[in-house]
Amino acid sequence: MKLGVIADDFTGASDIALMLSEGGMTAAQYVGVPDVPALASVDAGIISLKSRTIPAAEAVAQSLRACDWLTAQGCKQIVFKICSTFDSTDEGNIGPVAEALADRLGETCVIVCPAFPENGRTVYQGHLFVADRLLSESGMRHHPLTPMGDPDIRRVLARQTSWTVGHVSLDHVADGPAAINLACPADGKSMVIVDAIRNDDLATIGRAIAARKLLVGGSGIALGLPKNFGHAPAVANWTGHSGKAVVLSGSCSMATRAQVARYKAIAPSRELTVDDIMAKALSVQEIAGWVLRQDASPLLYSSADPAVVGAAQQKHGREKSAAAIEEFFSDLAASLFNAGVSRMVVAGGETSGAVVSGLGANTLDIGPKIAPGVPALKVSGQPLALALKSGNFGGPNFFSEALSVLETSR
Ligand SMILES: Nc1ncnc2c1ncn2[C@@H]1O[C@H](COP(=O)(O)OP(=O)(O)OP(=O)(O)O)[C@@H](O)[C@H]1O
Ligand SMILES: O=C(O)[C@@H](O)C(=O)CO
Repeated sequence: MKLGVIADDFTGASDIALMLSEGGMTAAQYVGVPDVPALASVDAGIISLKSRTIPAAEAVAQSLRACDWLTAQGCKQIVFKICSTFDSTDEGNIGPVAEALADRLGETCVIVCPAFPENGRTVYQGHLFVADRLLSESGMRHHPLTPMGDPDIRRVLARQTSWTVGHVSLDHVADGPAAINLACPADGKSMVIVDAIRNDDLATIGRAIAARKLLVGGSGIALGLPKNFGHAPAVANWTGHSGKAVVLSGSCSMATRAQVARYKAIAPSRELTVDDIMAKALSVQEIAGWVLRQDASPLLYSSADPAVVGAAQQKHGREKSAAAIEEFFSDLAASLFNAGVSRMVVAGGETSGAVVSGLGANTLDIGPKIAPGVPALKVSGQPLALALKSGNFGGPNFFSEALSVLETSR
């Protein structure tokens, strides 16, 4: 294994796995830290954690364990994959995890870049944009777990770390790799936010970071890495699964809510509310039975607008609401898989983590792109194809498109 990735959520892991796989690396996505060595054929190992919103000390401990396993497999470089919208709180977990990984790897300067221009995430003057809006004016300001109210990610990161936070502006990126590395001071410990608005900027950053032991970013930071390791772009082989399928949506992002609205118009659907789950008015057996009786591929969703989410959180608490929904999706996924469902499309990173854990999957093989940042996946050794969609990714018809890619072969 040449390159190791520690992803703080499951959709983020498949996002960067797609980037590396399209760059020609044989990539494997692991569910948690494996307890056996990797196959010799794997060039890039991506460990999916569910560490974005857990207490910082736990996120650090899990990330260090992942780092140790990856370095034991031979990795020369580690990427800490965070969200392209820098999802975090003042307590972490980006700063604390990056510090701990850097100390473990003996790195004193960490390049940080969440940009992913193909999905509209750009960094300019240290500020993060989602399409043409500042981060704080995008749907991310209403995120159920990590509402992002400050678009200046230098400031956001500085609140999470005791290390110096530096910045490389776009004009210095245009000056080339040497100019980027000049931002790393000779003494002390620093994290450096690098601007990027186009894939060309990410390619320049890729050349600049070839010798760095730790990188922090969205999947865009990996754009230039396969080339650094001698790989050339490639297309994955893929044999899909036909048979029963389901869509599970726990993301409350604007993009997902639009996808839910579009898919509800053409397929059977049921809403899972926090109140009903808490009151045990919904049972996994009943919902699973209903899914199996449908001819078309049904949708189960808790996705709701900020007012509904806010009301549930006020009544039951933020963590308890999320945990109740995630546990329900996890048990439901296990029940549906045991009943023979062979394609699942899941929306939301935390939701995907819950589903994949419920399925008891260990390794996911990376297939073709469904949408930017979302590959088709297969659970290794099991008759199950998956799409794990980041909340904000995909066009309005994503659910239908994903079901169709998961079914086809090429
Ligand atoms: N109706 C609801 N009320 C309260 N919380 C909800 C509701 N529906 C979902 N949630 C919780 O909100 C969180 C949504 O996070 P999730 O990571 O799944 O989506 P996302 O943040 O949009 O996706 P990503 O992390 O990929 O960008 C989950 O923890 C989920 O359980
Ligand atoms: O970077 C992104 O936006 C995604 O891969 C993600 O991490 C969403 O959870």
